[in-house]
Amino acid sequence: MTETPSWQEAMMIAASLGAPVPAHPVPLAEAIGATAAEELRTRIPLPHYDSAAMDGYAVSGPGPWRLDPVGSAEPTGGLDSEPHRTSGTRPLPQGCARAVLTGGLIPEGTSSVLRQEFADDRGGWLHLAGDRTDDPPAAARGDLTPGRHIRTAGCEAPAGTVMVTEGTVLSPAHIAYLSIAGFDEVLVRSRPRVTVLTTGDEVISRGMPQPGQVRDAFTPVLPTVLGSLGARPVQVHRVGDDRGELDRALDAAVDASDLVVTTGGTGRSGADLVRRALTDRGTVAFSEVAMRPGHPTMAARLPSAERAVPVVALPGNPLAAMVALRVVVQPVIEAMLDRAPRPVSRVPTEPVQPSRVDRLLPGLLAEDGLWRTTEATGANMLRGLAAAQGLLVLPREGISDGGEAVLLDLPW
Ligand SMILES: Nc1nc2c(c(=O)[nH]1)N[C@H]1C(S)=C(S)[C@@H](COP(=O)(O)OP(=O)(O)OC[C@H]3O[C@@H](n4cnc5c(N)ncnc54)[C@H](O)[C@@H]3O)O[C@H]1N2
Ligand code: MOO
Repeated sequence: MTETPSWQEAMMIAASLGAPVPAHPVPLAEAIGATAAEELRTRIPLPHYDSAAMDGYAVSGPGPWRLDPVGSAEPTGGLDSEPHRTSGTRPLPQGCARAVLTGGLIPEGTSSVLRQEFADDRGGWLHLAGDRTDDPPAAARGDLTPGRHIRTAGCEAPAGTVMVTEGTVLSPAHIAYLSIAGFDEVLVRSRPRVTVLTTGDEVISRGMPQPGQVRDAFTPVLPTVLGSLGARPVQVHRVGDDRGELDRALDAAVDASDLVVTTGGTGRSGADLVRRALTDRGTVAFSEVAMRPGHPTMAARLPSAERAVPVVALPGNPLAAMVALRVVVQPVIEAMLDRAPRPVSRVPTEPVQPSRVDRLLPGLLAEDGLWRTTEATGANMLRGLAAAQGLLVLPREGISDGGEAVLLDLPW
């Protein structure tokens, strides 16, 4: 077991507990938000053929041009059902023009594409608009610059360009990009299965709490938050404050999951069963973290039939649990998905006095451009977190005037 790690060390130890989960192929539309388990490169140049960037005419030479009927730009006439393709099926002779649509094939021999609005069709001969007055607009003349309005094959990316690296979280933009490049499926990491066990006989799930009771802050949110981190919550169980019941719940959870997250029972009183159970039955990676709130957070591995499953024990105090979720649970899931850890940013803040331990508190960007902690940031409180835009790290050595603080993004 490590001596009390700092929050940064706890992040690294947590990441070392999560081995990558298996990968499987999924159709593109199902891959948004998933993690790529392979590097993908363009198999074709993008775009994959020379095409027109405007509706108009492929022209060859300075004009006027004899109109060539191949690849009519008016498919509604019923003459040509594939105008994008047929515009390029045979070469364009010198001195000729042929109708092309945006995205249509450029025929061999084309010098540029003349936009429809700058073209004047006079009975089989095409002229630059304005030719009659011998004064075509400069923009129309510009369309005759060689290569104008032609998207050359590969101008976006040559074949073999890296599109997605292993570990990329696939955004809608990645999926659209892969679709354009002809992919139908992508290999992604399976979502790690997570079981949540909440403890605390005083915790109730409905109605107005009486003194000595508390409404459950975790069950309504942890499945969604864990889901947005990339995991698949399989079960959320309430466990009574009874060691036998807790041991049975832990056994079932490690058998059914890749990760187990518990809440509460991490203190050092006789009632704090989770700490005792993990200490007795598991291999503890750390039993506390040098931060406030979230100090009593534990990470361990518990043996199942074939493997050792990581277990993270979050404190019962709601803000402490949310901070520990960001610092400890998120890196385990990222490691299981083989994702790079989320980068942390540095933000300007007010001076901060030194303190006994690093504090990770709900923070907000104020109108003066400085980040400040919110009101109501006690370990048991949620008011500050509900108003927060991130977790501000106030280091124990303090922050001097004009200094910066590390900001961790919230996992939602
Ligand atoms: N003698 C000591 N007491 C405490 C210590 C300590 O070191 N020695 N540490 C304090 C710190 S720091 C924290 S954090 C908490 C850790 O608490 P536990 O993980 O043991 O959690 P519980 O005792 O079960 O609950 C603490 C608090 O949180 C409420 N709670 C629990 N579950 C929920 C839930 N699902 N939704 C909302 N609130 C919940 C519970 O009712 C308690 O009020 O211990 C300090 N004490
Ligand atoms: O460490 Mo406790 O988590 O401050 O409230």
